[in-house]
Amino acid sequence: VVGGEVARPNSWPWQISLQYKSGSSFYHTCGGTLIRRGWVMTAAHCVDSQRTWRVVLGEHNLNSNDGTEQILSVSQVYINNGWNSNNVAGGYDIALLRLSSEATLNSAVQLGTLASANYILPNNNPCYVTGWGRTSTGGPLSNSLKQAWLPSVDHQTCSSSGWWGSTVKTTMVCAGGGANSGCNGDSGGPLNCQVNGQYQVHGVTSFVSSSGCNANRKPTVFTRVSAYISWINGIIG
Ligand SMILES: CC(C)C[C@H](NC(=O)[C@H](CCCC[NH3+])NC(=O)C(F)(F)F)C(=O)Nc1ccc(C(C)C)cc1
Repeated sequence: VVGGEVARPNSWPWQISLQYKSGSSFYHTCGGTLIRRGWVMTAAHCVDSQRTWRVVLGEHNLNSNDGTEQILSVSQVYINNGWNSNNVAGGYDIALLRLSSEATLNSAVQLGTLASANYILPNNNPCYVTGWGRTSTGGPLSNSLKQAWLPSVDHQTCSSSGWWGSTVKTTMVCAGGGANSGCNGDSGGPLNCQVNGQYQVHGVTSFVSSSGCNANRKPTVFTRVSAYISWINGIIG
């Protein structure tokens, strides 16, 4: 997350850290959203390589024991069939992770509320991007979970010339486009938008401009969750 601030610990209790094993250690690579006690939603591009994954729930500072962490392994990865790792602009950047055991829900670990099927955010809806991703283009990951104010940008604006043009599809959500943005390492995490007074998950962080995370008029692009509700329900039952 570029810009914004460190979140109050566990104020986004559905945010998870997706980590891969290398040697005898695990490393943060992406964010995700706890959507059922045994299921996490993330980006397909986070899990389209063969690795040993684990999910950390109730996380705040990646490098210290917050006392609220629950560490669960991943038993199955379901990548949307439309995903093409050579074409992030094609969309379908969404995956589900079956956890090996069920999370315990408490004040630090809660389920995210998904957007309603086919719901389209109006322009400039209040939203926050959250994650442990780079805090500047090419910079380091954040040790602590960050949040940044990132109002939605409607498709008409986001797909116009000077913005993303035809790179952005209607199965995506744009947000930001100014000083604040998501960045590498925030992939897979939630775009948290306030609808009817409730924070709901409307996006899965997918991509930013290769010329810089917070490039002007290149909003952070998210997979539009409301376009995949039936796919999600078909898998998690
Ligand atoms: C160094 C980083 C910033 C490069 C940047 N990376 C990204 O945007 C990666 C997703 C890459 C998927 C491809 N395997 N996502 C992120 O960093 C995220 F913002 F989600 F955290 C990128 O490739 N962006 C990109 C590349 C190509 C396009 C074309 C489709 C125009 C659009 C964006």
